[in-house]
Amino acid sequence: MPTAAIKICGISTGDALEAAIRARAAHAGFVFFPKSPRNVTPGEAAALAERAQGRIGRVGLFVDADDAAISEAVAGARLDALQLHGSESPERAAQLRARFGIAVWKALSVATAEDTARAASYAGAVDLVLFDAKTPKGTLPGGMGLSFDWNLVANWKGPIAWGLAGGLTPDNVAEAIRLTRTPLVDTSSGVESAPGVKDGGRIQAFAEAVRGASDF
Ligand SMILES: O=C(O)c1ccccc1N[C@@H]1O[C@H](COP(=O)(O)O)[C@@H](O)[C@H]1O
Repeated sequence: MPTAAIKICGISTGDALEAAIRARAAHAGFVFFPKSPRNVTPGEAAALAERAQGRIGRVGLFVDADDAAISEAVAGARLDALQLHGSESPERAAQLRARFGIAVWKALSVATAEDTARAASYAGAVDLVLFDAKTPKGTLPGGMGLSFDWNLVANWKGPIAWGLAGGLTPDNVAEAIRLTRTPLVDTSSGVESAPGVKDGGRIQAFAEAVRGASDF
């Protein structure tokens, strides 16, 4: 089984970025959502992006953001991909992909089989769907350390590339990979010591657990 690609989301410091690179993560996520404890300004993201150049992919996370905010972040942080984590429709996702000419990932919150079935409506509009947990009303739409029933996406064979997010930690990611056979895992709060504070040791442990999950 090929090793799942790793995305470490919510990178807001140089130390966290270096830890993700050392751990051989494929993608670093920058959160552009002011309500998040992981929010970065376009200026902060630009400095991190400069350091990331050629070493790790740069994914910008947005929640129902407007074109102006996305445009500023794409240009400043030279993003390789947009991760849409709000209620963006397939039409909106396709419009952003056409406008910015970079990969678009759509996060879909999952609690039932109907939720995973929604992924098909994004075929042709996005490059990847990211299955994540539903979060309670009035809280952040992600980054809460909540997971969902992984059986709902086990061996998912849809028309789009996919990944798994939601409550993944160094302790449970190997089990998640074995059960679902996901090609990509995304974590944020699971590799933190406090909300918004990335822990280099936990990032390394997460990556080792991901690689270990392929050796069976
Ligand atoms: O990380 C955030 O603060 C965040 C805010 C708003 C939407 C999504 C957010 N994070 C993403 O949520 C999933 C799951 O996170 P966790 O591992 O359960 O903490 C992941 O894709 C994060 O990138």
